[in-house]
Amino acid sequence: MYKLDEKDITPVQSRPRLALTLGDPAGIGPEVILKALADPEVSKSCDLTVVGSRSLLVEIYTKLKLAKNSQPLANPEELSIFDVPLDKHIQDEILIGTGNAASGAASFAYMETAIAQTLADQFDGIVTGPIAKSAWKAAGYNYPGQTELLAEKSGAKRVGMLFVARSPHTNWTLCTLLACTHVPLSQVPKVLTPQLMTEKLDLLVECLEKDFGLERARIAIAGLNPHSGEQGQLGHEEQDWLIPWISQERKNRPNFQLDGPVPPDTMWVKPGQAWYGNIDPSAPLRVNPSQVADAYIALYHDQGLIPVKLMAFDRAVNTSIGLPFIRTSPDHGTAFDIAGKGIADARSMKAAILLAAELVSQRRKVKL
Ligand SMILES: NC(=O)C1=CN([C@@H]2O[C@H](COP(=O)(O)OP(=O)(O)OC[C@H]3O[C@@H](n4cnc5c(N)ncnc54)[C@H](O)[C@@H]3O)[C@@H](O)[C@H]2O)C=CC1
Ligand SMILES: NCC(=O)COP(=O)(O)O
Repeated sequence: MYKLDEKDITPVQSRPRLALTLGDPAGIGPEVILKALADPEVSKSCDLTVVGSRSLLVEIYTKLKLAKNSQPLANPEELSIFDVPLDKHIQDEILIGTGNAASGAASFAYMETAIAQTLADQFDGIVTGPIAKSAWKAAGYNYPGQTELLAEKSGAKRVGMLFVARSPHTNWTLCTLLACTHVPLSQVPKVLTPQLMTEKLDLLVECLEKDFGLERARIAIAGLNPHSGEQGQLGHEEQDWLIPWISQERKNRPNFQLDGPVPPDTMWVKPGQAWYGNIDPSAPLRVNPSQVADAYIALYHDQGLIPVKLMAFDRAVNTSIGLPFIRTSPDHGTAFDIAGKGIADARSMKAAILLAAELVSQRRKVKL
């Protein structure tokens, strides 16, 4: 059994207080939570309260314990749980592996409870288990994602989706902001405007300063079209507004080096090298820190998340910026295809909890 050294334990009064929502109970959220909470590194970093239905969590725990090659799981009896009981007819309709109106109603109730408790200062931040947007819709809640619900309930006018991942190979941190998020591809060129970009850049700059202590930073901004439009031959958005917008922002923000529009197909080559470190043992490549940016802005969901998930699916953290409190989430979804099998990887959930605890501590320092 792992024994904590006294010096490892953060003094109780200064520990970040985090709410941890179960997510969709039909997905892998409860499993990755039970696995992450079995890790002493997690339990010593913060005070965690699971927000969800106790009886469901106990039921899932009991099933997972019986799974072949079961990994260590936290015992719900030993966890702090803010119980959100469900009506019997809803609980009876929850089927592991199938998102539906009942599982959507449950995950929505967990989020509403965690947000209300956080706004009432019971928690410093929320780590959310994955939900299925389609299950929320089936339950009658038409939100593109949890981010929008968090923004609405907390009164945040602006919100951004930032993915943060620390390389296990080099310790380099990849920060990727999505300029637009759950937007159908055909709508992306219409949604992207200089106003939206300025809003997202403002959020990113505030976050780099406040949460990452970077008063000067280098930010790379992707183009939209192949080769960033090839001077208008392969698309016009860069010439029409993106290049003029970047030039103006360079003048507005002298402390920030803004690169771009970077052709999207090569934007992720240097970050990939910085992530993996020496990729060619015969000619050891050291990525010069001056060649990588502190943050990358992808113009739309998959432009940013394909490279992030290729490099860091097991550890990237979805971080909402612009809220009055910290919110993180693993980068993956509900994974209904593997729910209940005991094989879900909990590392992204663990990273989400550790990052939330780190960001709460960082914000406390900034406030002093
Ligand atoms: N933060 C959130 O709440 C997120 C929610 N979603 C939602 O999740 C649902 C399913 O989305 P998909 O696109 O299928 O993405 P997904 O991330 O749930 O699954 C994609 C693939 O990765 C695997 N996978 C995912 N997480 C894993 C883990 N921890 N360990 C091992 N394998 C894992 C799955 O088995 C599947 O093969 C959708 O309804 C979507 O809206 C998706 C991403 C984030
Ligand atoms: N692809 C990211 C994602 O779906 C997360 O959305 P949200 O629920 O955090 O808004």
